[in-house]
Amino acid sequence: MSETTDPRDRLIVALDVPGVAEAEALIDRLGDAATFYKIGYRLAYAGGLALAERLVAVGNKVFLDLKLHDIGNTIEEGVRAVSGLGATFLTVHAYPQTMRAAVKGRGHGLKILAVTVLTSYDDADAAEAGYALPVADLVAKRAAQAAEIGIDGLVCSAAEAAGVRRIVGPDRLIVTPGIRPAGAEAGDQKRVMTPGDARRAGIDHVVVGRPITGAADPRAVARAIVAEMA
Ligand SMILES: O=C(O)c1cc(=O)[nH]c(=O)n1[C@@H]1O[C@H](COP(=O)(O)O)[C@@H](O)[C@H]1O
Repeated sequence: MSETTDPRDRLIVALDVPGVAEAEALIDRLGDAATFYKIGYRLAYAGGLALAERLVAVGNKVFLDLKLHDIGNTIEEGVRAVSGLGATFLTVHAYPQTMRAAVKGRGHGLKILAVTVLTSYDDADAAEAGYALPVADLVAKRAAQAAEIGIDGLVCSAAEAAGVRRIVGPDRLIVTPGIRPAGAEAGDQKRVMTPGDARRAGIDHVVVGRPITGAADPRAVARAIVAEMA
């Protein structure tokens, strides 16, 4: 596991809000409780890429969660274009062609994270999508392929983190959504874990959206999550 220097960096706040004004209001309310923000395609399509550049300019870290998946040439050139924005992380889906192309296009310190199996999937969902393997086995297979290809980190649920760590070794990042403080609503997430259990399982970063975006006091929730992972 690679250690981040600031414990707040372990928490990545998902800015899953409709637009830049709402994102900026949330960032203001979080204050110094958060340092690392995830911009998904909902916000990216609504001015979020310019927001990403502004956040980076004032010293924050940004995870661009664009979940790219396409033919190799389109991925390589797309990742090359994203590399100029100053983000720390970019997601692609963990398909071998896609991952190889993303590694070719990566530049300017951008790290590529491969999304193994979405945390809203359980074994029945994977079967419905045509996969013969249970989720844990599919995550393990994709983690091994990602490491072989030279991907910087994996997105998986914290439930698979210890197994993924054994496969990918200490130097690749493990980033886990599907995080719920004790008592929080799971919503559509099916593979969930608390921040403390995730940390003990060896993750580098957790991604948290609704437990923070929907909180009466987002700053207090963010601080509690960071403290739980200390
Ligand atoms: O790539 C991601 O960030 C991601 C992968 C995954 O497997 N599951 C997952 O929930 N995410 C993202 O992580 C965030 C989780 O949000 P909450 O469920 O509201 O905490 C959302 O922005 C999702 O798009």
